[in-house]
Amino acid sequence: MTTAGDLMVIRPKRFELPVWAALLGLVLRWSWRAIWWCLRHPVATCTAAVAVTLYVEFDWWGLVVPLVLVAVGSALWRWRAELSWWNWFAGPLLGWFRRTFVYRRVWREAMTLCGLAETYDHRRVLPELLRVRSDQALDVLTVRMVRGQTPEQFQKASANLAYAFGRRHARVYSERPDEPPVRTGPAAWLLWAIDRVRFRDRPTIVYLVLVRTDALRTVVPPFPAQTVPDFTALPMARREDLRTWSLHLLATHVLIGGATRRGKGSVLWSLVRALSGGIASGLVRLWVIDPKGGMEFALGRPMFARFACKSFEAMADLLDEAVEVMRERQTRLAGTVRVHTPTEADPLVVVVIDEMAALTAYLQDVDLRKRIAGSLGLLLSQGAGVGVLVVAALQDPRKEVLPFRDLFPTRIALGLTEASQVDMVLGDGARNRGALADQMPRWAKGVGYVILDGTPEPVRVRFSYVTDDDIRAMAEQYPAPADAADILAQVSRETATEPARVPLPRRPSGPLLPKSLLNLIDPKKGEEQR
Ligand SMILES: Nc1ncnc2c1ncn2[C@@H]1O[C@H](COP(=O)(O)OP(=O)(O)OP(=O)(O)O)[C@@H](O)[C@H]1O
Repeated sequence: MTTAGDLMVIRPKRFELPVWAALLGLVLRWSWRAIWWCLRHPVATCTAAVAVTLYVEFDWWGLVVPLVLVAVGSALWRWRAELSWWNWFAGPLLGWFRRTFVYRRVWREAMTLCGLAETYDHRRVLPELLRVRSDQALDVLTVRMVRGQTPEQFQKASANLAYAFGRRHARVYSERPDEPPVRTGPAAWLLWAIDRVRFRDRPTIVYLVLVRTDALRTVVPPFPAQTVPDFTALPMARREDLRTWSLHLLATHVLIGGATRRGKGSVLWSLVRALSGGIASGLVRLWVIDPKGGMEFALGRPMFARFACKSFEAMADLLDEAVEVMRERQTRLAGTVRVHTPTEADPLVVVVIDEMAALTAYLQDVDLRKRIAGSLGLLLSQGAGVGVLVVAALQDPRKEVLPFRDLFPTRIALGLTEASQVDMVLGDGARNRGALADQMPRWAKGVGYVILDGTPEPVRVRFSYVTDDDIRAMAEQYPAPADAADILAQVSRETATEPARVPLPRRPSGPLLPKSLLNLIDPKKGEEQR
């Protein structure tokens, strides 16, 4: 039975806050927020304070005159030193503007729809947008990941992120995409110390790079030929951030994968141009194999020490000779150096092969194919250290077509036809890290992905376009020396026998037994002594 006590509801006495105290609390809270905002945005706060003071003191003129002065100063600065103008003035300003009015506006929506928002304790937790830095072409967003997330999750969603922010290309870097600058001068030690903090390892941060203006849409003109090529930095292509991508060609072989008509020729010719000064001086010898009957390379014939384009027999001979050069160098350099340094007497030999599959897969003559495969295998596995390098282009990167794919340390992927081919050319996981070489638009001839030294994330570049007229002019200006083909004669002259074993100095070794015991064992000795 229900009693009166059961129906009684007991409520604790509520504390009634006076209205004035609630208002005071709100005012304090908002004031603290405003102060905190000002502390976090000192530049904006100071600018606003100065603007208000000038307006109060001089009316509208107080605002117009400084604005005009800043605009004129900025134009002059840009005219005299555009790079520093972007670094110190326009970049941060544009970055702040885009952070406030572009990215923050859609941040929650973009993160949620790209699958990067997490739920914890019944609350949505989003990656935090810390900073945006812009330059002529890119926006670099510094993002703090949600606890438990990894850069791979962002890399997988990079295409979604690009389209979420209204762009076509985005790339995600787990470390700062730019490199620490080289500091010189009296204040170098201080700047170096600052750089150490700026470039410290921050595992909770990812860098999302969005391509605002695609610098690769326009054709890249050929780079000026260097009189003495720097083999550690041969200028070949333009990067998305408008910097030059240079190839490191010491002790490495280069593989270029790209579907037909995607511009493999422009990669090879960009390389020839970068080496042209060395070709003329005899520092580099180009040995070129063009299985397409000379369609691609015949124009530049005067620059090549060796050229084979018609007979597969001649191509196999050329590769055999390259192996001979390699063997001779191995014997001569063994025990003296680890990596060969090119000199005019002992030049860098670069074997350039256009359409490699014609030699390794499509060749009908099985014996010849095996011979070529044997020489190529030797060159690729042993030639890099002694300065006999292979630079090869091919359309189909499958293992059946190119069994030595993994022996190329440097890889370049131009437009490809299938997603799986991207990892075949650039290595496992490259497509997931943003190398969408299978999604190249039709205009993107000579555009490709490369892996930079030291960073796992691929970089998108456009190779310079060397026209037929440029090639003719180059061949006239930088022909190979008359005796360039003579390297084998040099080899047979110098071929050394196996290096002799240098006798190591021996320590005089004394008997392990005491003399008295030795005498006992050797009775003759004992008798002599007696
Ligand atoms: N870097 C570049 N910039 C602009 N256009 C280019 C570039 N490279 C190539 N092209 C254009 O693309 C066309 C095809 O280039 P190319 O012949 O080099 O391709 P490929 O991949 O070598 O073709 P194939 O597979 O037939 O050998 C060229 O005629 C040229 O017009």
